[in-house]
Amino acid sequence: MAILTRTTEHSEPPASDPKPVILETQGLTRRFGKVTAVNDLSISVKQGEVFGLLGPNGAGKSTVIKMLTTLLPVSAGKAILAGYDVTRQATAVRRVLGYVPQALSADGSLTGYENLLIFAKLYEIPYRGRDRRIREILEFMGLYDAAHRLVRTYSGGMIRKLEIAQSILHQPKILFLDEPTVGLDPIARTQVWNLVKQICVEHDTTIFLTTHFLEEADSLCHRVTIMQQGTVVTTGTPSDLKASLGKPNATLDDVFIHYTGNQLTSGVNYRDTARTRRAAQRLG
Ligand SMILES: Nc1ncnc2c1ncn2[C@@H]1O[C@H](COP(=O)(O)OP(=O)(O)OP(=O)(O)O)[C@@H](O)[C@H]1O
Repeated sequence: MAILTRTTEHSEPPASDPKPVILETQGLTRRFGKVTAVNDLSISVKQGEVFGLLGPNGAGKSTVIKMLTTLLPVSAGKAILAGYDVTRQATAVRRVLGYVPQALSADGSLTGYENLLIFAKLYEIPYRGRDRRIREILEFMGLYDAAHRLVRTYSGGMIRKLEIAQSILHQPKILFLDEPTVGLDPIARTQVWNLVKQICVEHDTTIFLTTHFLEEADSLCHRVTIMQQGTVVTTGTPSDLKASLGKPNATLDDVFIHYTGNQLTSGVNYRDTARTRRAAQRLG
């Protein structure tokens, strides 16, 4: 049974949207010795919003996600997620979030079903409903027919879908995706983005993502924040940011270059390829 069935075009939420704030940070800071990876980050994200964190390599995006998912202690400031303090109520915070890290989080020596079963147990999904929930998710992700194949035989896109499936088994309020489409071919990338849209629209799940694909950030995100060397340089809806440049047909790439002086590659580069191959090796 499919739990999510529509592919929905994304539109910006109406100005009068009364949705509550689900994530708020104030002065969030993380230092590694003398390096300030994230400096005084204050952001607010609403329920059901797709929020994109953009920035060149080393800007601090992954460090932000690691702090918000309780994997890394904060050096200063605070973050409240679904009403829980990330530092003082870490266990409660972990229950309401899903996280797909950059690194591989599926086990290649197990089947898709077995990987999901492990996560179902981790999330304490009651034994009675477990099988049904796993089947629902497999169907939604388009992985039903591959459920009993070893994950090492999956394509990169299938693995990424499985990892997203793992992270939403427990129906989190907010889903963190750290470069979810890196290393995927254009078809797999589009499939992943469509799934992300569906998760957001059908379940009102907040999506907090990082990406280097600005075209996708433009079509997916209600709002984006651009960081540079740990500091926020601008925040807004993609359309407002593009309009603020005051030049016709401006793209989010233009916005990015304007604020950071950096050009991002929109194709699969050497770094992505190396990362994908490392992942493939580990799976094999
Ligand atoms: N564990 C660590 N120890 C020391 N320095 C770190 C650590 N993790 C991150 N940093 C530093 O913090 C800064 C931000 O890194 P981070 O990985 O958050 O950037 P990013 O924007 O996610 O980059 P990328 O796009 O390459 O993934 C970098 O200067 C990085 O070298």
